[in-house]
Amino acid sequence: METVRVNLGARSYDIALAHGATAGLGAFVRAALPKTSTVLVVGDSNSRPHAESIQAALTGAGLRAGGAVVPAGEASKCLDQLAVLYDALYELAADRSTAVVAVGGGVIGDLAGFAAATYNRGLPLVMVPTTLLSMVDSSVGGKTGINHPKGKNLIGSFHQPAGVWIDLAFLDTLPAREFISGLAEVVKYGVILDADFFAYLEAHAHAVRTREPGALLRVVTRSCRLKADVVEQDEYERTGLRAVLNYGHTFAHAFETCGGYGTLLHGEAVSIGMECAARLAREIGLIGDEFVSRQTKLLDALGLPTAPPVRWPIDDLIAVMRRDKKAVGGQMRFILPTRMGEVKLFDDVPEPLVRAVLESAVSR
Ligand SMILES: O=C(O)C(=O)C[C@@H](O)[C@H](O)[C@H](O)COP(=O)(O)O
Ligand SMILES: [Zn+2]
Repeated sequence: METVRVNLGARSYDIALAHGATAGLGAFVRAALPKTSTVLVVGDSNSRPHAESIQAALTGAGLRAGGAVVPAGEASKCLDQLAVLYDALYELAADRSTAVVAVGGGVIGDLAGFAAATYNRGLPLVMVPTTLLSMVDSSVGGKTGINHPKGKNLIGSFHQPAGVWIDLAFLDTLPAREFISGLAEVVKYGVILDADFFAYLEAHAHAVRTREPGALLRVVTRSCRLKADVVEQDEYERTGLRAVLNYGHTFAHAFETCGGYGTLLHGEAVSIGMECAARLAREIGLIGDEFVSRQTKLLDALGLPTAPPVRWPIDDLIAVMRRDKKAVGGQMRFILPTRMGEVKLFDDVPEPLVRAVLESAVSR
């Protein structure tokens, strides 16, 4: 078992990496939350079998464990499904020691995490990510929330988990599309923070894509460490450092929003968004052709998309991007690469350049 520690003072926690060891989860939860005797295990229609076995394991560890299931998919990050979780917590007679255990991908982590952040003004949260994307990104760092029909993640809070339990065995049965989607956030870490990691992914793209266990352990552990390092320095995205994790996301959120949260998986949108961001950086003169083609080649090799599947109107995409959480006074802000392993925040990108990049993306 490997452990990645997230050092946040009183809110510090462990990310435990196991393989096929659900039985250990009870002890992990008990150690992280000694005052907790009741938990609500939240899953979706995809993660339901995992959620049920985790509920049974926690019951076996002496905890009173209730369950709640929402429909799978990004559309569940909404007020209606949040209300379902509030009702389940009420039915369970949750008090402030009751923990929410989120078993699933990014949607479940964000939704159940936000329910935990807000019910009774805050309940402890344990993340049990079952998809690659949630293992390497969304279960770590405390961002929780739901979507507004006009903007992704517009309603949310920072609420750190008390622990993250990553069972890599869940990846064995993860559908290919979901698995590949998660690789986009992995590539992101290489581009924004770690040129050596990017080179490792280039050299081991086949092993990663075919889920070779050694490659997966390395990819998940390194991604968690890189993300934890950023979160430790800028937990609440105040200094601008944490914003680097948003590379590709200004574009991605516009694609997801204009697609009605049903066309693209988040990682697919991030992959297309990173392609757009790299092209934008090239337009501005921050990087050259070689950077763009290196990134495109890796995304291709991993099976990720680099062009939007739908010709969404550019005006609609721009309107969403202007309301991105990073925007100030309607002025779009972008995280752009300056060289491999390094990105910076830019708030003075001329709109015609953004339009040109979007135009070429939707025409591909
Ligand atoms: O943890 C972060 O910080 C990130 O930006 C990670 C992103 O990959 C993730 O998609 C996050 O939910 C985006 O956050 P948002 O604040 O841009 O909605
Ligand atoms: Zn993301």
